[in-house]
Amino acid sequence: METSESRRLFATESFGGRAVYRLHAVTVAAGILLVLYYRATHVPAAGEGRAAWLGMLAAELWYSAYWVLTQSVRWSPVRRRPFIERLAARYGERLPCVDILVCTADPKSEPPSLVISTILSLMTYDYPAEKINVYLSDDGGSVLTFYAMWEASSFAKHWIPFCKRYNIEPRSPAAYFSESDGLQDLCTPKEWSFIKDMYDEMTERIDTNVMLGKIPEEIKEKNKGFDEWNLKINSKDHQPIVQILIDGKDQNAVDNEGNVLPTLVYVAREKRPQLNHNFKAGAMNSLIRVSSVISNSPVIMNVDCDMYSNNKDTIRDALCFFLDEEMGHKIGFVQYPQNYNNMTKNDLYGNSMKAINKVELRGLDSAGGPLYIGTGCFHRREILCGRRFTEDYEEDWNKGSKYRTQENICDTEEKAKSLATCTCEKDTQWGDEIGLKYGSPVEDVITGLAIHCRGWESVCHNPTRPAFLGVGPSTLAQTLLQHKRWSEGNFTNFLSKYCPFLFGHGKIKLHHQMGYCIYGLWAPNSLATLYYVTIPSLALLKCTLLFPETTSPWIAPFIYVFCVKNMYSLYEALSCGDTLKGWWNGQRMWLIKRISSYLFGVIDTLRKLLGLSQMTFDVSSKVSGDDVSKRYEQEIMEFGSSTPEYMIIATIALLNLVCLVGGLLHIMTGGWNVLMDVLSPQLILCEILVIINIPVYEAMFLRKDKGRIPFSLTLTSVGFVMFSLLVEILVPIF
Ligand SMILES: O=c1ccn([C@@H]2O[C@H](COP(=O)(O)OP(=O)(O)O[C@H]3O[C@H](CO)[C@@H](O)[C@H](O)[C@H]3O)[C@@H](O)[C@H]2O)c(=O)[nH]1
Ligand SMILES: [Mn+2]
Repeated sequence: METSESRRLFATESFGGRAVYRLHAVTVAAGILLVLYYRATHVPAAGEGRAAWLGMLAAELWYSAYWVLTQSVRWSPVRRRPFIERLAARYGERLPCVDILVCTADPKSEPPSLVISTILSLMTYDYPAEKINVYLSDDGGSVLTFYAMWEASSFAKHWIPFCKRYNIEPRSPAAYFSESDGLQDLCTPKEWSFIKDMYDEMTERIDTNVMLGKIPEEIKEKNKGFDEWNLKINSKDHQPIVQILIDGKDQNAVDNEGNVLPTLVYVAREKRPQLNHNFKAGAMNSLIRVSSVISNSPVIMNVDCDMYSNNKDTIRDALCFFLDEEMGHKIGFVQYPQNYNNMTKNDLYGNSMKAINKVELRGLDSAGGPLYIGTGCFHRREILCGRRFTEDYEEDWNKGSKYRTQENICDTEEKAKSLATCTCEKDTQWGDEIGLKYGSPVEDVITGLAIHCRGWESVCHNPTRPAFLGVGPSTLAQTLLQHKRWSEGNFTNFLSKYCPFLFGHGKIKLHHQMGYCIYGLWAPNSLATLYYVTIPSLALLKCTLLFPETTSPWIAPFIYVFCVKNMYSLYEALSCGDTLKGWWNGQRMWLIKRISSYLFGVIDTLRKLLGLSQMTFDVSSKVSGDDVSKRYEQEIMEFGSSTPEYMIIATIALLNLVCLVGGLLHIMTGGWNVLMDVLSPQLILCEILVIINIPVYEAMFLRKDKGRIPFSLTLTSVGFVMFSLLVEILVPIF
C-alpha cells in the first residue's frame, strides 16, 4: 500500500550532533557576554590607553554581533535526498522540458575550448534529448566562440551516443579524457581512441584558430552564421546575433545512431558602447527572452561557462523537488553548491568553500531556502518572470514541448534577435520585477532574495557526486578579485533597498534575514579585523595592556571564547573534508581577505554611494601561465606584482613581526613581569599573526622565483611600518 511518505519524491533529514553544536554555541555566547561586560566595566582612565581600549570594545561588539548572525545558519541544518527511482516510476519519460542557460564573456579569460566542454557535458544529461535546450550567451560577441560552438555541434553527434552507450562520467570531454587514461573496460580500445582522437583534433583546431584570432575562409563557408561577423564588429559594439546550431525539433537533426539531438543555440545580445548592458544579469535576461520563443521550457537551469556537469542525473534530481506532491508547489528554485575541480590538496587560497556548501547553505535551507548563487541553479521560468507564490497556482509542466512546430527556423531566429536588442527592455520591468535584477555585481543574491520575498521557498541539494565542477581562482590575485566583487556586491545590496532586514521584513523569517546578512556584512568585517591585527600589537611596544592581566580571573572568558571558537571551526572544517593544513591555510586567507579584498569592498561601495565610481563586473580568468600553475600545484603563494592589496598584506605582516620583536625585547630587558607576560593574550595574538604570515615573510625575503613579493613593494612596506611606528609615538591613543 502506498503511504504518504512513500509517495514523496524527496526526503528531508536533519543532522546528528545538533545537541553538541547547540551546547557549544550557548557556552560561547555566555563567554562573549562576559568578555563584553569586562570590556565595558574596565575602561582605563584617559591617558592610559582609553581610546585603544574603546576601539577593542567596538571591534569585539562587532565580532559578537556577526557571530550571532553566523549561528543563524548553523542552528538547524537539513539535508535533502531526492528519489529518482520514484520519479521514474511515476512519470516515466513524461517529464518537463528544460532550458539550460550558459554565460560566457571573454574568449581570452574563458577559452572557447573550455566553454564547449561545458556545453557538451550539458547536452549529455541522462534525460530525453528532445527535452533539453542549451543556450550560450556570448558577451564577448566573438566569432571564435561561435566557431567553437559550431565544432561542438558536430562533435556532439558522436559524443552523446558514446556517453549514453557506455554510461560514462563525467560527460565533459575535457574532464573525462583527463581523468581516464585509456584503460577502459567498458568499450573497445579502438572505439575509445577514435573518439579521443576526434576530440583532440577538434580542440587543436579550436585552440589554433583562437591563437590566430581568426577563422579560415573555407570554414566560414560551411555555416551561414559566420556571415554575422562580415561587418567589422567588436565585443562592445555589435548587432544582436542568434544562431540555432542544432534545432531539436528538426527530424533530420540526429546523432550518428539516429537519435534526436538537444537544441543548441548561440546568442550574442546587441551591444552599443553608449548603452549600459548590465553584465551577467543582462546576459541572463536576454537568454530568458530568447529561449521563450525557441523552446519556452517551464524549467530553466543556469550555469557559468566553466561549470561543467559532473553528474548525469542532476536534471532528474532537481525535478524530484519541483514535482513532489506535498512540497513541490512551494519550491521556486533548487540550488546546487559551487564546487571546483582545481583545488589543491590543502586548499591554498581557501576557495573550496566547503563550510559554506556543507554547512551554511544547508542551514539556510531550513530557514526558508539557500541563496541563489548564480550558477548550478534550477528555476521555474514563471518565478524568474516575477510570479508570486499562491497556494492555488498550478504549473503547466507541458509548456514548451509542442512549441514552434510550424515556424521556419529563420523566422524564429529573427523573432529571437528582436528580443536580444538594447532597446527591447526600455520601459519594461526587466531587471527589476522581471528576470535577474540589475545594479549589483552579485545580481544573483538579490534576485533570490526577491523570489523568497514573493513567497517561494528554495532547496539546496549537495549530492555525493558533485553536480557541477567549475574552475576556481588559482592565484591570490584572482581570489582577492573574486572576493572583492562578492563582498562589495553584497555590501552594496545590504545598503540598498534590498537590505534583508528591510526588504525581507514581514516577508521572510528573521532567521532567514540574518542568514542573508552574513554575506551582506562580509565587507565591513574588514574594519574590525584591521583594528584587531594592528592596535594590540602596536600597544605591545608601549607595554599597554589591552587584555586582562594573566593572573586575573577575567582572562578565562577571553581564552574560552578564543579556543572554543577556533576548535569548533577546526572541527567544522575537518568534518567537511578539509585537511588540518587546509584549515590553517583557510585561517590565513580569512585574515588576508579581510584586510585587503573586504577593505577595498567597503571603500568602493562608499565611492559608488557617493557617485564617484560606477559598477563593474571583473570577469575572473580561468587560465594561468605554466610557471604560475606549477607554483599553485606546489601550494606556494603567488604574489609577483605590486598591487595595493599586497601592500597592505605585506605591511601588516611586517608590522606584527616588528611588534613581536619589540614586545619580546621588553620582556627580556625586564620591563615586564617575565613569566606572566610571555603568556599574555596580546603577545600570543601577535605570535599567531606572525606564524600565520610566515609564507608572506618568505615571499618578501627568501624566495627567488617570479611569484615572490617584488623588492620595491617590500621596501615600501618597510616605509609604511616605520611611519606607523612614528605615528604611534606621536599620537597618544595608548
Ligand atoms: O559581463 C559579463 C560578466 C560576466 N559574465 C559571466 O558571468 C559568469 C561569472 O563570472 P566569473 O568571472 O566566472 O565570476 P565568479 O566569481 O566565478 O562568479 C560567481 O559570482 C558571480 C557573482 O559575482 C555569479 O554571478 C556567478 O554565477 C558565480 O559563479 C561567467 O560565466 C561570465 O562569463 C557575463 O556573461 N557577462
Ligand atoms: Mn567563475
